[in-house]
Amino acid sequence: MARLAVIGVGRIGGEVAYLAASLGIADELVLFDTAPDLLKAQVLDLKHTGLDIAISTDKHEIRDADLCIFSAGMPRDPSVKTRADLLLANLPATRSCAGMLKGFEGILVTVTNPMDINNYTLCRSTGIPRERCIGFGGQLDSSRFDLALRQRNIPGQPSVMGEHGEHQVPVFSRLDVPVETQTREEILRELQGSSMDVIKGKGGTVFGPALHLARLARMILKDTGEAAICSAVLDGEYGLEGCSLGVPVRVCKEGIREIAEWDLDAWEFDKMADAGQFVASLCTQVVT
Ligand SMILES: NC(=O)C1=CN([C@@H]2O[C@H](COP(=O)(O)OP(=O)(O)OC[C@H]3O[C@@H](n4cnc5c(N)ncnc54)[C@H](O)[C@@H]3O)[C@@H](O)[C@H]2O)C=CC1
Ligand SMILES: O=C([O-])CC(=O)C(=O)O
Repeated sequence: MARLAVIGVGRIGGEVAYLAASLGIADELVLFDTAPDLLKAQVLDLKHTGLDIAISTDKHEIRDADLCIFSAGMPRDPSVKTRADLLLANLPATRSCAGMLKGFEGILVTVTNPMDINNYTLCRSTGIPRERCIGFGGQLDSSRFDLALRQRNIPGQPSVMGEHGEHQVPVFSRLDVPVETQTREEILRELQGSSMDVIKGKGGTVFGPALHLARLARMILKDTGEAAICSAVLDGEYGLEGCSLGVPVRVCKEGIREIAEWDLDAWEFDKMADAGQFVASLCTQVVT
């Protein structure tokens, strides 16, 4: 039996609960949201699917979940330039999540932006070991990178490391062909703006994040040991610490099994160092 808890069942949290139930990834759901009418509606809508899934709304049961997805808090609208700008607005939700997870022995997946900083904050403030604190965003960024590469007929395996935000690091050196700096910078700029194009058109990103999150939930709950880019609290990997950043990991039911240290080229290495500095400086502001 796999129990999935979701804190914040709005656009992303609601969709991932639905996908996890409909794709047979979870057998039980524990759903929580501070908006009672929305919570009630999400539960009812899920029940109307006729899927055979137990649903609890008792927040005390979150602690007993195998996997908890934290997707509570404010999303961006077009007036919010970067994900990092959501830090203070989402701090109350992050702190309340930390309170609910005292004694939690499962895997925590953080979605709420700024995701890397929130993942680091939750790891430090709950005492949950870093292997069990996974930040979600790298799979989504890598998929967006894939689209940008395919539009330019550039072959290879797409991976985006670094911050889930402005300081993201598309890894060009592992593609099948060399890519010159000017094209790299052009693609990077495109990636930095890609989610805002969706937000402007339909109010928020849903399909991409929810499906990749469901895949991540499957990796964890089904113990697949698959490789993915996820945000991990770093302890010297890539020469960085005091932050959480997107890095190549293997994911299993114990969380992050290993962090791979890829040989980055100079362009990527510098961008990764900038990402580490940026995220670490915000982490020190919120983790006391
Ligand atoms: N890491 C990633 O790749 C992605 C991250 N996000 C982020 O996920 C977060 C959620 O986005 P959406 O679902 O679109 O927003 P939303 O507004 O649809 O849902 C957020 C939900 O959180 C609830 N909430 C607020 N404070 C809460 C608290 N303290 N405890 C429990 N529930 C609380 C709200 O009532 C609301 O239902 C945002 O921060 C957004 O930026 C969104 C897409 C992708
Ligand atoms: O851009 C945003 O605010 C939402 C998000 O993190 C994404 O879709 O990657």
